[in-house]
Amino acid sequence: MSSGNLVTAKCHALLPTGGAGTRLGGDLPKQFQQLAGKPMLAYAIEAFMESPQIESIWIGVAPGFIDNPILKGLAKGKKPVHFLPTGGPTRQETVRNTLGALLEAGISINDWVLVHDAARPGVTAELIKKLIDSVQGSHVGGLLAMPLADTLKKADLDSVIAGNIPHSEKTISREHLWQAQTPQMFGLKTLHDALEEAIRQEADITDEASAMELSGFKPLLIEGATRNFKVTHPADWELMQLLLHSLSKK
Ligand SMILES: Nc1ccn([C@@H]2O[C@H](COP(=O)(O)OP(=O)(O)OP(=O)(O)O)[C@@H](O)[C@H]2O)c(=O)n1
Ligand SMILES: C[C@](O)(CO)[C@H](O)COP(=O)(O)O
Repeated sequence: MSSGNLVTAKCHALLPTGGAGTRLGGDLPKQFQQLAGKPMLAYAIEAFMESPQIESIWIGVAPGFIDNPILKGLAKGKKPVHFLPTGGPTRQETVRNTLGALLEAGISINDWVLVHDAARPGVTAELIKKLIDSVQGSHVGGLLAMPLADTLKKADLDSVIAGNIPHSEKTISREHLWQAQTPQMFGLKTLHDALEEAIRQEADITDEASAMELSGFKPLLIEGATRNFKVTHPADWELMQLLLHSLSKK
C-alpha cells in the first residue's frame, strides 16, 4: 500500500446498493424498503453523516434505479452524498465501479474508503470511529468483524446433495475464526486494483478484505458489534425492526 496513506489521508464512505434483495423479497430492493419508519439505506447514510472523520459519501446504485425519487430524500445532511449509476451484477463489481468513479472524480488515490453494506443499518458513528482510529496510520487497512462464538459444523456433502436434512460430518475449530462485517477500510487505489485483479481472476471473493488478502495483504480485524448484523432474510428484517424501534424509544 502507498506510503501516502497516513493519518492525514481523508476518509470517504462507499455504500454499494446495487443488490436486488432476493433473499428478503418484497416489491423493492431491501435497501429502499421502509424499516422502522425510513428506507433501510437511510440508517447507514445517517451514521456516516454523523461521523466527523468522513468527508463524503458515495453510493453505487443500479443504473435502472438512479432516477428513483426515493434517493432524493436520502441526501439530507451537511456533507456531499453522491449517487452514481455504478451498480454491477455482483457486489464486488458495484464496489469496483464506484471506486473507479471516485478516482475519476479526482479523489486522492491515497485517501481511505470505508465500504459499508446498505444492508447493515445497525452501524453507528462510534463503530465507524473505532475502525478509523484503529486503522488510520497503518499501511494495511482493516475491517470490523466478530470473533466466532458458536461451535462450527461441516455438513456431510452426501446428505446435502441428496437434499435431505444435512448431517454433521465434523466440528471445525472456531479458534481464531472471525465473522466479517462492514465497514471495511482500505486505500482507494489499492482496493480498486485488488478488486480489479480478483474480478479478472474470477476469484471467489465476498468482501473487500478477501480481495486484499488475494493481493497479499493482511487486513486488521477490529471487533465490531452484534447490532451491526446484515439484514439478509425476513427473520433478520424483523429482528432489526425490533432493535431500531426499541432504540428510537430511548
Ligand atoms: N450486485 C450487487 C449485489 C449486492 N450489492 C450490495 O451489497 C450489499 C450486501 O449484499 P446482500 O446483503 O447480499 O444484498 P443482495 O445482493 O441485494 O441480496 P440477495 O443476495 O438476497 O439478492 C448490499 O448493500 C447490496 O445492495 C451491490 O451493491 N451490488
Ligand atoms: C461483505 C459482507 O457483508 C461481509 O460479511 C458479506 O460478505 C456480504 O455477503 P453477501 O453474500 O453479498 O450478502
